[in-house]
Parts: sequence; structure tokens; C-alpha cells
Amino acid sequence: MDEGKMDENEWRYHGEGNKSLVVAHAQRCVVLRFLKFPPSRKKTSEEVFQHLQNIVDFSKNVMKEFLGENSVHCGEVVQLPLDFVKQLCLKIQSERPESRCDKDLDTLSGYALCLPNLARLQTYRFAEHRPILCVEIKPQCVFIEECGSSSHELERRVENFSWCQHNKVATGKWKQISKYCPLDLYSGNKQRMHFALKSLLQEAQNNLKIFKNGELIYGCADARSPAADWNELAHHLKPFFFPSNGLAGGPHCTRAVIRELVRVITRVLLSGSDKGRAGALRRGPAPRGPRVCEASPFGRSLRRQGKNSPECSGLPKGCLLYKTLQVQMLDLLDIEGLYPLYRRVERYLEEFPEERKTLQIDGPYDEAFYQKLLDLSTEDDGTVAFALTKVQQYRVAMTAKDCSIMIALSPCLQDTSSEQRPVVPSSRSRFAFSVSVLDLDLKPYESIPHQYKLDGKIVNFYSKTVLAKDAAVMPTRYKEREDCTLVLHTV
Ligand SMILES: O=P(O)(O)O[C@@H]1[C@@H](OP(=O)(O)O)[C@H](OP(=O)(O)O)[C@H](O)[C@H](OP(=O)(O)O)[C@H]1OP(=O)(O)O
Ligand SMILES: Nc1ncnc2c1ncn2[C@@H]1O[C@H](COP(=O)(O)OP(=O)(O)OP(=O)(O)O)[C@@H](O)[C@H]1O
Repeated sequence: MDEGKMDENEWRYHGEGNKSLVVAHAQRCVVLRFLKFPPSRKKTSEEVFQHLQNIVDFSKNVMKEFLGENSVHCGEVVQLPLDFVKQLCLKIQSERPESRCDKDLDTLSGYALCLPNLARLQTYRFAEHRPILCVEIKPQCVFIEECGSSSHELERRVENFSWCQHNKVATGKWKQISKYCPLDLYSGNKQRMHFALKSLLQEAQNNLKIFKNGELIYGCADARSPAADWNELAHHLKPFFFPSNGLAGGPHCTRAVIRELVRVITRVLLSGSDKGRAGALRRGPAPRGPRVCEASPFGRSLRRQGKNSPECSGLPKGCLLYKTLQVQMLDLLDIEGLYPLYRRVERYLEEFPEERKTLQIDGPYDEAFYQKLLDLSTEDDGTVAFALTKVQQYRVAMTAKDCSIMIALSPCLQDTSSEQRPVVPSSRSRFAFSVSVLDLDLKPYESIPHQYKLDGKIVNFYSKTVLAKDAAVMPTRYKEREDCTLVLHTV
């Protein structure tokens, strides 16, 4: 990219989250990722540069190691003409969702990250003229605690995503509760994965987006977004899944297309050979892993059929979901167990503030930082070193819980043997695909007290409102079902 000759008209708005905004180049397969800040909290150019460089280093030295070479794209920090950034900011402003405008794009530093456009197939520098479908999933995951330190009985039975849902609907972030449960997606069981993906398609929230040729065609900006329309989605997807078939429109066609999409995405999620060292993080004889959440409609339906635990095939070790799950499991203590250790580090830093650098709280995220993450011992010897290791592991685990997976699919040309990428079959076509991870920014040390408070608030809210409501209807339910102990709430 020639940073000297930048023209804002060659870039278009692509998307944004809470902390960054992304624009994509119209012809080339690159995006620029800018940081966003609240209007009152501007950072100096040096701070922005350091922040972006930390993101690159963390991706390169930590996440690439865990998740594998092919799925992590570190990008590079670029310095852009300030005039270009200002013009670009004006150009895209009208396309930004209102709910994201509480923060402004950083137009002062001139720094941004330049990354490959993951909504396109990787390996090509220029946009291909083949049609491209891209599915972005933010799977999230927090475990059902069975032997962890959580004191909340509730957390042992209901997966975090589900109890957060009640809070998000109550605060107006989303209109309705999602049936999606991360434990279904991470189960490795095809039936449960199909259920999870269909639930995401019904209620996308910020967990699912679909792009066609780089344009967002499905996804939900905020609670004001119109309800998802599967017929419209099927109309977009039909040429991909039924290219030469005269499948008529209507509900039958919609169902067939959605079924194909769900099957192909499941196959891709279960595929993978890219090496990564996340497997090395395996701990103890009985590793924690996804089971069934009591709030998941899939889990409830299993229990109605008299099955208490699902036939769980488990995720294949090479697949990206397995690797992200292993990184999420670096959080051995959950926030309740972690918080006293965070306080120990805090007390030490209050006494010796100059040590912050040596402890690598704000980087550098180098090889030494990565090596310390591999220490999975849980025996607390009362030292700051032990507390620090757990704090850093928690931050990395939280990052893996909040990342997104991008799956790009492109119909194979006639001669599929010439494909250099992996290929996934659907019933009427074949797709070359790539799978990548994005949003691998290490969660800040300062977010730990926020997580601690949020956890307490959500559990309180859930127990007071949802469980209380359930208790009120319990007598009727008790008559309906023998296994009353499993009933927690209505979703
Ligand atoms: O705090 P939470 O649990 O609401 O999670 C935030 C996400 O909300 P969600 O749970 O997906 O609705 C939130 O997602 P949205 O921006 O709301 O789509 C961000 O991912 C946020 O991360 P960061 O602060 O930008 O690094 C996430 O913050 P942290 O992961 O830093 O807590
Ligand atoms: N390299 C990329 N290629 C294509 N699209 C991208 C890329 N990076 C980000 N995006 C798009 O931009 C959106 C916002 O990016 P990102 O998730 O990194 O923002 P964020 O502010 O860090 O998110 P969050 O709110 O989850 O913390 C993504 O959801 C994705 O659609």
C-alpha cells in the first residue's frame, strides 16, 4: 500500500465494534482498522502507535502460536496522511450504526492497522471476480463450572451466555433472548452444532454476520434493526448452493438453502489441519469442557427425550473451535477466583509502581510473555508471580472468548483439482474455503474489576428475576414433568 497516495474514494465502510472501525479497499483484499475512542478520551499519537503495535505483537507471538499460522493475520501498523483519515471519517459517518457513534474514529494520530480482508478468500492480494460468501461468527463461551471456584450454584448449571442474555434484553441491548448456546456450537456434535447455527440465524445479535462479495447482507446492528428475513437471505444464497438447479422460491426453497448453509458451515468448523500449540494446554485427567447448559433449548429437548447427557462426539483437535476453546480454558479460576489474585498484583503495584513494566502488564507481548502463559499450575504459593500468571492467563482467555471466526466460501471452478485451498462439498456444489480469527486484541488489565462487577450484577439479576419467575410457575411445571430439579427458567 502506498501510504503517500491515499484516496478516500477507494475505501468503503465495512463494519465496527466497540473499540475499532474497519474500512475495506474496493479492489484490493485489504482493510484498515482504526481505533475508536469516546469523544473526551483522546490518546496521543505515540499511545495509539504503541496500542496498535501491541495488538500486532500479541497476535504474532501469542495467538499465532496457539491458534496456528493460517488462521491468525497479524497485519502491520501503517501511518496515513491525516487529511486522508479526516476525509474518510466524513465519508463513512452516515453509514455507521447509531448505537456505535458514542465513540469517534481516531483521526488525530494517523495510525491504523492494515490487515488482509478476511471477508475474502485469503492468498490473493486482489479481489477475485468469483462470488464470495463470508460468515462471521462470534461464538463466545464460558464454562459451566463443576469443580471451579464459583460460589454461585447457578453458574454451575447455566452457561454464561444464557444468563447474560437476560441482562441484555432487560437493558434494551437486544430485543429478545437468543436460543443460541455456545456449548452447543462447541460440542462437536453435528446435530447440536446445526441447532446452534440455526439459532444464530434466527437471532443474530452481535454473534453472526453474513457478507456477500464483501457487502453485509445479514446481521443485526442493534435492537432497532429489523427482524431477520430468511426468505431474503435464501434469495442471496441460492446461487451459491443451488447454482444450476431450478429450485422454485417459497418456504421449501428457503429451508433447503438455510439447511445447506448450516451444513457447510458445520463441516468447515469441524475441519482443519493447521498446527497450533493450543493442544499443548491440555490439563489434568478430567479437563473442563462443554457439556449441556440447562438454559439451552437443545438441552431441555434432550431431557424431555429422557437423555441427561448428549451423545457428544467432541471437537476434532485440529479445528479452530477446539483451539480457541483450549485458549479460553486458560481461565482456570473464573472471575471470582481470579479477583483476589488481581488484588494481590494491584497491592504490589501500588507499593512498587515502577514494576508495571517488568511485569509486562501493558506489554511487550513477546516470546517471554507467551512462555509464562504455559504455566498451568494451580497451587497458590502466595507470590505475586503466581497471581500475575493467573491474571495474564485470564486476560488471554477472555480475549479468546470474545474473538470472531470468519469463514470465506467461494464456489469451486470446474477443475477443482487446481484449487490450492481446502474444499468443502455441499449437496449441489463445492466451495474453496478459508477460516480465520479476528479481534484478537488482548483484554486490558483494567477490565478485570469491570468483569468482576458485571459478573455479580448479572448473577444477581438472573437469580432475582428469572429464577423468581420460574419459582412462581414451578407448581404447574412440577405436574407436567417428573424431573423438576432440572427446570431453571423459561427461555
Ligand atoms: O463486557 P461484555 O461481556 O458485555 O462483552 C463485551 C461485548 O459485548 P457482548 O457481551 O458481546 O454483548 C462487546 O461486544 P459489542 O461491541 O457490544 O458488539 C465487545 O466485544 C466488548 O469487548 P471490547 O471492550 O470491545 O474489547 C466486550 O467486553 P469485554 O469482553 O471486554 O468484557
Ligand atoms: N481483517 C478483517 N477483514 C474483514 N473484516 C474485518 C476484519 N477485521 C474486522 N473486520 C470487520 O469489522 C468488524 C469490527 O471489527 P472488530 O471485531 O475487530 O472490532 P472491535 O471493536 O474490536 O469489536 P468488539 O466490539 O467485539 O470488541 C468485525 O465484526 C468484522 O465484520
